[in-house]
Amino acid sequence: MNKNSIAVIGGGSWATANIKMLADNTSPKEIFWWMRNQEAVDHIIKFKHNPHYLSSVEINVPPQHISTNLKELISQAEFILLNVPAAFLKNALDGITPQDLQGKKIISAIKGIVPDENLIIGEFLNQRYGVDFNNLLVISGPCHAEEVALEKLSYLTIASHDTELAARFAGMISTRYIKTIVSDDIYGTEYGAVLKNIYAVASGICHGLGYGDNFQAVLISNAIREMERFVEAVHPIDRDIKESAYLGDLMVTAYSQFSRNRTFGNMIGKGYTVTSAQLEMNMVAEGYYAVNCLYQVNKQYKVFMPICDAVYAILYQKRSPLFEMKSLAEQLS
Ligand SMILES: NC(=O)C1=CN([C@@H]2O[C@H](COP(=O)(O)OP(=O)(O)OC[C@H]3O[C@@H](n4cnc5c(N)ncnc54)[C@H](O)[C@@H]3O)[C@@H](O)[C@H]2O)C=CC1
Ligand SMILES: O=C(CO)COP(=O)(O)O
Repeated sequence: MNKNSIAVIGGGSWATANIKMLADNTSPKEIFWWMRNQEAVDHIIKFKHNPHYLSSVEINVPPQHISTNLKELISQAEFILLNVPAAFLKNALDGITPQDLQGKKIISAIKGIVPDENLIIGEFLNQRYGVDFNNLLVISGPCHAEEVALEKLSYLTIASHDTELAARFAGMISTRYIKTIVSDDIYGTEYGAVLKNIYAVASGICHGLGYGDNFQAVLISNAIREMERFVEAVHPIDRDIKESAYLGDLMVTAYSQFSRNRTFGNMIGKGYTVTSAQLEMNMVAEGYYAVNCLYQVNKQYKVFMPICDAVYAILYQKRSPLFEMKSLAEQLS
């Protein structure tokens, strides 16, 4: 295993964007890429483009480093960058043992909660695989994969209890178009990313129902306060919720045309069922799974979360979006 070797796990838009950043960054490193689909692997090796996601991006990874054999790739890398949607993480790691991950530095680029376990990724890796928190990193911040493909200036936050390690990884991924910020707030960064997806679903639902920009601004202003109440209850440390990993990511996801969560919510607001909205997208809206987990987690903390409650009622209790958003609007300030 070489120092500065990294295996990216996942074949979607964000994994493809992360591969691009790592390859465009000029520090010496070895990049490996795992995805589950052999046809996609063959296509990338032959044509240097992902056939399904961000297909304009040129892939500069040696062909022998791209594979569907997860165990083997993991054994060759110092850093493991997890990048599959949270709902598929357990499945993707099937067959991987705590020993396979021992001593590895694991970065989560996932903005979701593991269903059934109701754990953020760091907690899941710690409890299931015994990964030490000092070997865990989180990569987050307002950054759509589609804009990385276009090399639009973006800022990423790298969080770890070991901030020197976070700075080292930041040095492996920063480029002309990617600036990095180091943080020690794993819990706040992870939960903030989970929550902003739920709020972007809410934003989409309201847009689909015909609410305008004036209302959206009030919704997002309430959402950031709701986020702050929750992360304070779960992990009370000194943090500024206006930083880009929290407020910035909430804003880009709630307003951007590229957001999967907003797009999904918009369809729900327009009257699609959950299944038809999911079928319409080739991509995953994490907020759908997250709101169910968050609802369960919040039974313990009992934080006042009217926006999450409204999204939960619409998606999981089949309540009318029109009625729920009207009733939510009465509670906003
Ligand atoms: N797309 C973006 O701009 C960003 C995404 N993220 C996060 O990255 C993570 C990955 O999301 P994206 O790359 O956006 O995914 P995506 O929506 O682009 O692609 C879906 C991914 O899910 C996989 N998948 C679909 N069905 C599956 C199944 N049954 N079993 C296993 N895998 C399956 C696909 O192979 C593909 O890799 C998510 O947690 C997301 O929140 C974070 C920052 C930006
Ligand atoms: O996290 C993201 C941008 O920072 C991506 O959000 P979506 O999954 O809603 O597209």
